[in-house]
Amino acid sequence: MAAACLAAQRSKDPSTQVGAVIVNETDNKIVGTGYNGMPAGLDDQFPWKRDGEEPLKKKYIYVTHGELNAIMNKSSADVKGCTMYVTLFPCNECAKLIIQSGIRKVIYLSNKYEKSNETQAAKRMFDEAEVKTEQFKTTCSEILINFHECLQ
Ligand SMILES: Nc1ccn([C@H]2C[C@H](O)[C@@H](COP(=O)(O)O)O2)c(=O)n1
Ligand SMILES: [Zn+2]
Repeated sequence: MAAACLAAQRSKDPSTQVGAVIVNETDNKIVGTGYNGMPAGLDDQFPWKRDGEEPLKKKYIYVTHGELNAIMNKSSADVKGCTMYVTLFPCNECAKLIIQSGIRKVIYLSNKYEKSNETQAAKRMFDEAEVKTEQFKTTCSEILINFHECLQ
């Protein structure tokens, strides 16, 4: 989950940064990472605004979700049987992708949009497809990365 949080920090979304990391079934090796961003090469042309009347002037229609990017960036042939660590509970569209890609477990950090239709639909699809969902629990509240200690 720390790696998912680190990936999230690369997002340019000013309000919600979502990071996702996929690990394989056999040895928990990372086989994909992603974060929410505009489609490749379109970074500067599209709005990050979340509010307003006009959908075309808001981010939602354009942004690529962290989960989709993690699946698209996979380094293995497929992600069947894998687990996804993600900083926010997936939406309905990502749930479909997760199910279709064969990921079997989703470990999430936040579920701040729990009441939304998108999250409820996602949960329903995961349950029906027997994709396990579990909130990440830890007693460790932070991981400090000290670049100086890494310098050898
Ligand atoms: N499972 C999710 C849910 C949302 N996102 C992205 C889409 C937006 O960039 C952002 C949500 O923005 P907000 O409505 O909180 O301002 O998070 C995602 O990548 N994965
Ligand atoms: Zn999504």
